[in-house]
Amino acid sequence: ILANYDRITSVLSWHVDCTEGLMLWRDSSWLISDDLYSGYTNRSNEFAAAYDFLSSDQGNFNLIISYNSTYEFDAYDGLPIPVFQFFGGNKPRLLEVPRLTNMASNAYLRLIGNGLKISFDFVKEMPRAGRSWSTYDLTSIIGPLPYVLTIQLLFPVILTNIVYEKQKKLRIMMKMHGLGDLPYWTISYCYFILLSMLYLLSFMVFGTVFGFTFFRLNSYGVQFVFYFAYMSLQISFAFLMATCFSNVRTAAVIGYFYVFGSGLIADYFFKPYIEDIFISRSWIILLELFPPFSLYRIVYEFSQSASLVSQIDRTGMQWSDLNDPKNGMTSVLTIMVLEWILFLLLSLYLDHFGSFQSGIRRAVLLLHSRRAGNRSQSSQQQTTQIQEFKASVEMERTDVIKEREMVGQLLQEPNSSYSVICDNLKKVYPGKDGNSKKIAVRELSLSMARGQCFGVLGPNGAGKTTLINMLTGFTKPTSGTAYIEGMDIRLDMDKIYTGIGVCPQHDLLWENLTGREHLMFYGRLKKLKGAKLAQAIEQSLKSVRLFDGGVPDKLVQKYSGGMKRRLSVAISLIGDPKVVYMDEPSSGLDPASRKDLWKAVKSAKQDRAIILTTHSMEEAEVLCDRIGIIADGTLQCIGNSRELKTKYGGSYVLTITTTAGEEAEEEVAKLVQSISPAVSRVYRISGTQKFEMPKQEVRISAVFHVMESAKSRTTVLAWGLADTTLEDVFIRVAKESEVSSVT
Ligand SMILES: Nc1ncnc2c1ncn2[C@@H]1O[C@H](COP(=O)(O)OP(=O)(O)OP(=O)(O)O)[C@@H](O)[C@H]1O
Repeated sequence: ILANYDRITSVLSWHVDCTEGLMLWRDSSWLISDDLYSGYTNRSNEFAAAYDFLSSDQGNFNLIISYNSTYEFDAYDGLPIPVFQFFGGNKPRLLEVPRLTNMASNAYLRLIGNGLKISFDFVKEMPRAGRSWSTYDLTSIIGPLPYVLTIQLLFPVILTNIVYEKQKKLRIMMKMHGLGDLPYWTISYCYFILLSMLYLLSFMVFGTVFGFTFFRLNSYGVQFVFYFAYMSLQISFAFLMATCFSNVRTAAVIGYFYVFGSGLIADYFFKPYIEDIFISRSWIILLELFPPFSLYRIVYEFSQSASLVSQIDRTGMQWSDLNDPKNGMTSVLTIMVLEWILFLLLSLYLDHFGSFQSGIRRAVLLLHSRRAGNRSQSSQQQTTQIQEFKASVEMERTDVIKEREMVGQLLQEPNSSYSVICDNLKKVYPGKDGNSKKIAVRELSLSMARGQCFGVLGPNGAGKTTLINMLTGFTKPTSGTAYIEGMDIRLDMDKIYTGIGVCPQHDLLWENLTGREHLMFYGRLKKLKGAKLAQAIEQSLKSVRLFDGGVPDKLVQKYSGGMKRRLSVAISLIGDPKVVYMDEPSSGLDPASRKDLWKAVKSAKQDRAIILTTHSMEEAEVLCDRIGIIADGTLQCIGNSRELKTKYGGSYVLTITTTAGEEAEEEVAKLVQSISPAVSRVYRISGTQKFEMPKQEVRISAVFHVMESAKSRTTVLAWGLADTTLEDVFIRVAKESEVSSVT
């Protein structure tokens, strides 16, 4: 049996014919007392008697007392508080007497019962005399669990950090500004390993200063290597786990549950396995594949080594001890290193092809080869599709059909002055909670040229944000695709991200960074450095009116909603991106800030394409060179604002105010009908009437002539003639699309 113990080299055997025995190590020699307490039957007394005996003696001594009722093994260091306390393991098979069903589990004590006789086998080397309080081995009293829990506490911190960036879409925001997967994970890894090392060093320094033998007696080099390996494994495991969560709270709960749960399981389940000399080592190695068990094993071995220093004359865990196969340290280290690499690779793989932007790539990788080889065939198919589409949507307006043809032509003969080409983009959201599926964007074909600002208008729920989300990789198209600067959004999103800027509908900012830090971070991602970076930051801050009053250096959590919005716009423009998406950039801005923002956007569009969604017709008129109105996911009309007004606002609006009264109002209505027979009255409210007159029937000069002469004859108090506004066009197009979708 002794041969199976890890650390026993030689033993001193002592046999007593009693139920208790006492053995002292004093003045470099053994003092053995056989049958000292054979007369005792009350077991509480035996402890007191032993202490009385020792107290009456002079000088330093160590006492080992054992008794066969509970098979505890306690070591006292001249004081009434146990320095070590070990409880027997349960190995009935090997015991000769059934009553003695336990055996002391510590390596340097063996108890074998034989009736009332007990055999004690002790190691030759016994505790050194007289140690001070400062070197008390706390680990032997409290066990490895607190250390294991403390080290593991960083796990939920790492996990929630990663999930936070995912949940808040900061990750994709960074990606959109050109931060690739590998640099992202490398930076995150370096940050967390640095954090872990600082944490660990503080832990070790604290333990050393307070005299814990656990830290002091084992080689610092060995401890550092093992902890470093575990911390690395912990980070890669957290990366892997992060791929399963998209909510910080869930991740935090599971993370803490994992730390405490796994620690307790290790203490109650795994520890007996390590201590049981009859369990196959392969089982233990298998269990150590679970990272918390690896950590538990390390801490356990360190604590055992430290305890042995106190008990026998030797050093704690040293480099040379790693060669000893019995302590299992080499196998734990190997497991940790292999798992670290495996988890890192797995998390990179899952992040790339799993939950994040995934589906696009998976589906597309399959399509890629087919598509790449058949580009010309695809163009032919495109032409056929256009024709089929034309036939099926005869109701589609001519400007939209023309745009579709334009897209077909651009796909066949690429033209570098077009930055964005949407080719039959479609998005269907699956039905949830009993709701039917939602077609948010229907086969949209659009082209957007460089140097222009393209406005996407539409009522709420029209599909504008979905369109932008598809173009920026936030969501994958159900079918169709888009080409940004000639690159396919299904295949080359990573490359596309290096040349675009995005101002999302909801601000994606770190609350605990300043505005300047945000711009610095995104500017660096866009490869700006030194003076150029500082200049770009200053310019962007000035352009969105965030430069003065120390605003750039305030934390974003102290910014107002409008300030956050302006910072988002500044971020989207930094680093000279070739395509910029702005989803309702001016929402929540006061008029002065909005004007400044418009100025910034106007000057920014010189050498790039800006795609902007807005609900403000004024903004669209001021900023957009071309406007597309989307309703119910379909492009309803497209052109510049003048073209749209001419085409879709085919009437003048005449407003006339008379004295209130049926007679006067009717007289005026007849007068207007004489100018335009097809006139329609929009409303009549206490003397004020509004009429819409088809443009083709009306000459403006005739209206002036008739109204001025009427003013001198009749009761007309005031009148006004207005051309259609973009808002009128918008309302009309939206209404028509509602009617057609109902019918
Ligand atoms: N994740 C989703 N799951 C299911 N339906 C969605 C989802 N996102 C959007 N939709 C639906 O798709 C349609 C288009 O939504 P989208 O947000 O693109 O409209 P929008 O034009 O940007 O609206 P708004 O002007 O209000 O921002 C809406 O009917 C919306 O309810």
